[in-house]
Amino acid sequence: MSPPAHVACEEGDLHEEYAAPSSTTLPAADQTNHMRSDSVDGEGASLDDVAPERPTRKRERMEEAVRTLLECLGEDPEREGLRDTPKRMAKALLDCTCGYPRTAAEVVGDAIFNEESCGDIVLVRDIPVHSLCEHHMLPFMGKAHVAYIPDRKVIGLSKVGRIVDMFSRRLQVQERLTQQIANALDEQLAPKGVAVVIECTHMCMAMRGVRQPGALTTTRALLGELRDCAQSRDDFMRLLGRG
Ligand SMILES: Nc1nc2c(ncn2[C@@H]2O[C@H](COP(=O)(O)OP(=O)(O)OP(=O)(O)O)[C@@H](O)[C@H]2O)c(=O)[nH]1
Repeated sequence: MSPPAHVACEEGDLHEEYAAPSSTTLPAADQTNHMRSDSVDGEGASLDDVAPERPTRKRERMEEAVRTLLECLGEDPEREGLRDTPKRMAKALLDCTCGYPRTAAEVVGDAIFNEESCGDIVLVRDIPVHSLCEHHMLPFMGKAHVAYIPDRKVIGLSKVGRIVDMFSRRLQVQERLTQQIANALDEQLAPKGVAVVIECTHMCMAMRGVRQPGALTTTRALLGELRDCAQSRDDFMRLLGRG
């Protein structure tokens, strides 16, 4: 396997381990932030395929931080079961946050299609969501339901799931995640309306703190006709089975 191409980035780049698999150069704004990770493009490449062997300074710092955490927990980071844990955890964290360097435009690509007869509401429901809450860096997970009213253009259905995935793979709060997905769809497609509903359970509420494992949080973001027109909103909620 040939080594992945690296794209110029700042020294402080959290995702420098996971460079683009081709020599594609990111937009300048993205270069200053994070590296592109192939793990979100869903084309079958795993992180093992794209992660270079040579550990970088940033990766070493992450691993050192995990070693410190283990020591503070009273563990021995050198015992057999934990020896590779700092490496695994750094890799897992980078994987779970690999949505930073992508943009919605990049994710959608050319998959916007002119379509005169496209009905009223398009709903992609039960899209899996796995994210990390930015307060505790613990997972929250559940489902996203994304709907829009087309205006002579439709989007490739998988791209809806990819937009959800891209924003989920960042440190998030559920409300912002919901709004970001709605805004991205609105910007990419310019539909008549957008509605996003996300239902998640938060491990920070289930495993620790208040310890209420059954609690489910629902958030909603509405734009355009799906916000302003009661009939469209009711239609959407009925389609979702909540009307
Ligand atoms: N609004 C919102 N809150 C979240 C989300 N994820 C986690 N939180 C909350 O963030 C809050 C952080 O509150 P703090 O009091 O600063 O932290 P804490 O002491 O760990 O709070 P407890 O969880 O109540 O023990 C908690 O109430 C979490 O439930 C989210 O996606 N949206």
